[in-house]
Amino acid sequence: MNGEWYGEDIERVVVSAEAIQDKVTELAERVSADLAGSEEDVILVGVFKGAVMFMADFARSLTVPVKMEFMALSSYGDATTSSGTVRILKDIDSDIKDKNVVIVEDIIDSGLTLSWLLKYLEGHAPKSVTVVSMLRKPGMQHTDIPVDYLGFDIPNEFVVGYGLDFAERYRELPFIGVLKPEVYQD
Ligand SMILES: O=P(O)(O)OC[C@H]1O[C@H](OP(=O)(O)OP(=O)(O)O)[C@H](O)[C@@H]1O
Ligand code: HPA
Ligand SMILES: [Mg+2]
Repeated sequence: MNGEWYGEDIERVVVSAEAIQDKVTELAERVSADLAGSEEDVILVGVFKGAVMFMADFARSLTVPVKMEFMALSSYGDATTSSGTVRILKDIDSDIKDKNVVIVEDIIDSGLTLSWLLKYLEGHAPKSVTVVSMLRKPGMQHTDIPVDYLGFDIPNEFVVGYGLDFAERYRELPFIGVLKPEVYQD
């Protein structure tokens, strides 16, 4: 397993690097098929920082032309539970009016970030908005959130890796794993 340098901090691997890459290919094939022949521009909106790895891998696996936008949103900070407030650290740069928008997320946990983002982007009058997320946890508080393309449903535990952080660490791990509680509990 790549990532032994964090062996002390990781309790177990939840999704292996290989399973992630297989899922990226599968999701990209499905999205490409659904978007093929689209007359309007397709805009991927990557939700950073967490979606950095997924966005890069997913975009390279697509077989349809896209444009890319990046938003940076933050609600967790250095904590393992949501602050309940979504902050925009970086907004999209171009007009998405009448465009087909595909939100690329790493995880839907409480659902707050995605429900906020859907409302925010809808305010820019896109032609369509679909959502692709690598992970989803159970018990989403915002249950009416549509997830068009989902990688994995995972247990309700704090995970890191493949873009996901705890206090900005562990994003570079190629797999998704559960952090030992003693790492984040004092
Ligand atoms: O469904 P929710 O409970 O809203 O959680 C999901 C969001 O939380 C994380 O972002 P975070 O605020 O940690 O910012 P980051 O991506 O910069 O790590 C994650 O990357 C998602 O964007
Ligand atoms: O389980 C998680 N890990 C890291 N970041 C997160 N943001 C929401 N849920 C998580
Ligand atoms: Mg985070």
